[in-house]
Amino acid sequence: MEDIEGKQKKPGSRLCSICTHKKAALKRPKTLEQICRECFFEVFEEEIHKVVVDNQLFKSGERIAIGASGGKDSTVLAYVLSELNRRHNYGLDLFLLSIDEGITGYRDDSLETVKRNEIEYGLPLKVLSYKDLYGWTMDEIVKMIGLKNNCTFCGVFRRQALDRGAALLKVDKVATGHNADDIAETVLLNILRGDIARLGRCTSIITGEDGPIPRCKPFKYTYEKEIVIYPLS
Ligand SMILES: Nc1ncnc2c1ncn2[C@@H]1O[C@H](COP(=O)(O)OP(=O)(O)OP(=O)(O)O)[C@@H](O)[C@H]1O
Repeated sequence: MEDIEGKQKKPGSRLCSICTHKKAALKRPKTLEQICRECFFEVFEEEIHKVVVDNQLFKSGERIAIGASGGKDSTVLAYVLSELNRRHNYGLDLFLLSIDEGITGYRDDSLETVKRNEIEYGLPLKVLSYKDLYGWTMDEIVKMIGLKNNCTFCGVFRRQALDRGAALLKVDKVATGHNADDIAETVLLNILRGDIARLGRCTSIITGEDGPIPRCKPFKYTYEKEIVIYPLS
């Protein structure tokens, strides 16, 4: 940390700029404010609550599947949404929905994380595999077609698998862990590709309202760095 004259200050020697009585423990990536752990938790969670409310992401009584990959974004999303659902009485039935692409050494590890989340957060889990849905694992597909374009196949299959899983769970919406950095990346990609149609759509917080199941991104305004810090704080 640096003071106004640029001199190095010991971390924690400043007071939190929000509560003004605890020592600051971190510099918030989104606002550069120096704040304590407790205030970071609170502003992180309550900003997501504001996004949910302002954008009317959910309605009371809805069944919501959280696309759970076992990665940091969807793991934090599952925790925060279940907390906010309780704290603010959203009245939602939350589920974890995981797609097992059949990628040895990658998805099998992260599925273990999702199974732990099922127990820790008390959210029912549904796992659907490419093998069951399509008769092929991603490893088998790569053996057939090679590595070229395999991400395109996988992306299309996963999108459809999430829709199939959502239909099986009879949910009203799927929430994914896409964050502000992911969205910025997609904007740049669509500019470079000159894909004007996607460029217009890719920043929407709710998509697919005309398709089988709408999707929403409660982390649309959440910085990736803060999602990383949150479980460590
Ligand atoms: N196999 C999967 N099963 C269920 N949902 C998934 C799966 N893969 C991705 N998703 C959903 O799509 C979002 C974006 O996925 P992406 O592959 O870009 O990973 P990411 O940005 O690293 O997110 P995460 O840290 O949650 O893996 C995830 O946060 C999750 O909600």
